[in-house]
Formats: sequence, structure tokens, C-alpha cells
Amino acid sequence: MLTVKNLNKTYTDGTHALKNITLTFPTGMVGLLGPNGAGKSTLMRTLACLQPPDSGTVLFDGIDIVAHPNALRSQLGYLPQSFGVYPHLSCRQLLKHIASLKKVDKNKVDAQISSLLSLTNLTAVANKAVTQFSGGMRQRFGIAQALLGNPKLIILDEPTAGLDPLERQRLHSLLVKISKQTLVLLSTHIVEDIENLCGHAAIIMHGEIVDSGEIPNLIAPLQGKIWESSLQPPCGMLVSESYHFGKDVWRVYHHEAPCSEAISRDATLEDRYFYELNKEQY
Ligand SMILES: Nc1ncnc2c1ncn2[C@@H]1O[C@H](COP(=O)(O)OP(=O)(O)OP(=O)(O)O)[C@@H](O)[C@H]1O
Repeated sequence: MLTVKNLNKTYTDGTHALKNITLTFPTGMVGLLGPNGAGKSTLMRTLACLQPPDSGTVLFDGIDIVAHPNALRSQLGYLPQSFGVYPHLSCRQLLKHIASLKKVDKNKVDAQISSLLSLTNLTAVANKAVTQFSGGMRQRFGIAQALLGNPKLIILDEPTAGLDPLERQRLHSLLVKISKQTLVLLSTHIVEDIENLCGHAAIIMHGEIVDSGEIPNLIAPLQGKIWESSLQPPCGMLVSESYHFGKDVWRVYHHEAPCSEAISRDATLEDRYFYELNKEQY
């Protein structure tokens, strides 16, 4: 379990990126949702012990990771939003190097690397330099390195960015399997992925937690109040305007049908997320 209490971070230019963040995440797959600049990466970097908060506490399985970052590092797998520069090493060599930094048992490292290469579909290119990888291959390499050493806490910032649909599906299956015994914290802009994969989620906006908890509980306040129409409804709060087969799909939040042709729909996590975003302008 991960428990965050009153976490604050202000950058040197005065940006207050995390404002008194308090949350609890259970073991399993949990999602972090928020618009650009909301503070997701700042929170994830802080939880990955890559930058200290100004104040607040973070406990992972009872370990105070702000006070004792090294105690977490051996149990942590982290996929950042983007990697910096890669040394000119093959995929396998680079994984070996990272495994030694993570202090993975030398007797088990080769078997583990082979298994991760297979899981991330990189076996055929294991001897190719990572610098020559395509964007999707680099992303899969990033996932493989995050899983080295069987970490207990896995933090993934936009893990499916650049993956084709098949690889995205493979990654989802892998994460679901891993999260049976591990806490996997997933940040993505694909709200549907969080709704499909996670039991628990938090919504962050302007550095503050808007709500967090089990996903059915996050959606519950909207149930019975979401209406869909192909014409712009004359009343109600617009949740989203999207398209299906090129035709308009308007979703609004209203206590009753906003027009005669509106159809009642089950609320989704995306409705809750857009509701929070649009509420500010309503
Ligand atoms: N090193 C930094 N110095 C100053 N401000 C920063 C720094 N890093 C992030 N910020 C600011 O902190 C806020 C939160 O940024 P952060 O990258 O955590 O958001 P995010 O939710 O991950 O956004 P995105 O979805 O666009 O990646 C933003 O206003 C951003 O400009």
C-alpha cells in the first residue's frame, strides 16, 4: 500500500506543482488522471524518489521513502515519460547494465533478461543498439528495464505512448498479470485504459487531488444523469462532444432528459474526468 500525506512541491520559478496531496493506493493497478501540467509527472518523480518534496510524507509498505529513498530504490521500477540519451549499447547489454545498477542477483539476471525480452517482444532485436530502435521499440525497452528485479512498486508515465494497438494490448495483459502482487501506478491520457485496467484511480488538477478511490465510486455521482444525443442538447452541462462514424455525439450531465431524442447512458470514468474539467468553465 502507498500512503501519501500532505505532499507539497514548489519549483524554483514559483510553480506550486503539488498542493497538499493526500492519497492512498492499494496493491494492484491504480491510475492517475489529469490534464497537461496538472502535476502527474511531478508526483510520479517524487514517488520514484527522483526529486524530494518540500514537505509531506510517503509510506510504501511501511517504509518512509522521503526519509529513506535508498530503501525503495531496490524495489522500484520506473518508466519516465521520456528517456534521456542512451549509451551506444545493445538492448541486452543495456538491460544487463541496468540490472547491475539495480543489484539484480547475478545468477538470475540472464534468465530474467531473456524472459523480459520475450514479454516485451524484443528477443529478435536484443543485439541491436537501442539508439537504432523505433519509438515503439524504445518504449518496450523502457518497460523491460522498469520490470527488471521484480519490483514491488512500478511507476509508469504514459507507458503506451507510441505503441501500436497490438503491442498496447500485450502490455495491458502483462500489467494486469504483474499487478496481482504489485502496485502498478499508471499515468496516461487514455482514460479508457485506466477504466479498463485499474480498480482504483485519482484525478489531479492544478496540483490538487480532485477525487480518488475505487473507480465505481468515482463514477457513482454521475449515474442516471448522463445523456447522449446526436444534436446539441439545449440544456444541461456539456460533458463531451465527440464523433462516431463522423457523426456528432454530445454527452451532457443533467438531472432529466435535456431533449426528447436524448438517450440515458451509463456514466463512465471519462464522463467524470470531463465533468471535472468542464465544471471549471460552467
Ligand atoms: N523543473 C521544473 N521547473 C519549473 N516548473 C516545472 C518543472 N517541471 C514541471 N514544472 C511545472 O509544474 C507543473 C506540473 O508539471 P508536470 O510535468 O508535473 O505535469 P503533468 O501533469 O505531468 O503534465 P503532462 O501531462 O503535460 O506531462 C506545470 O506547471 C509545469 O510547468
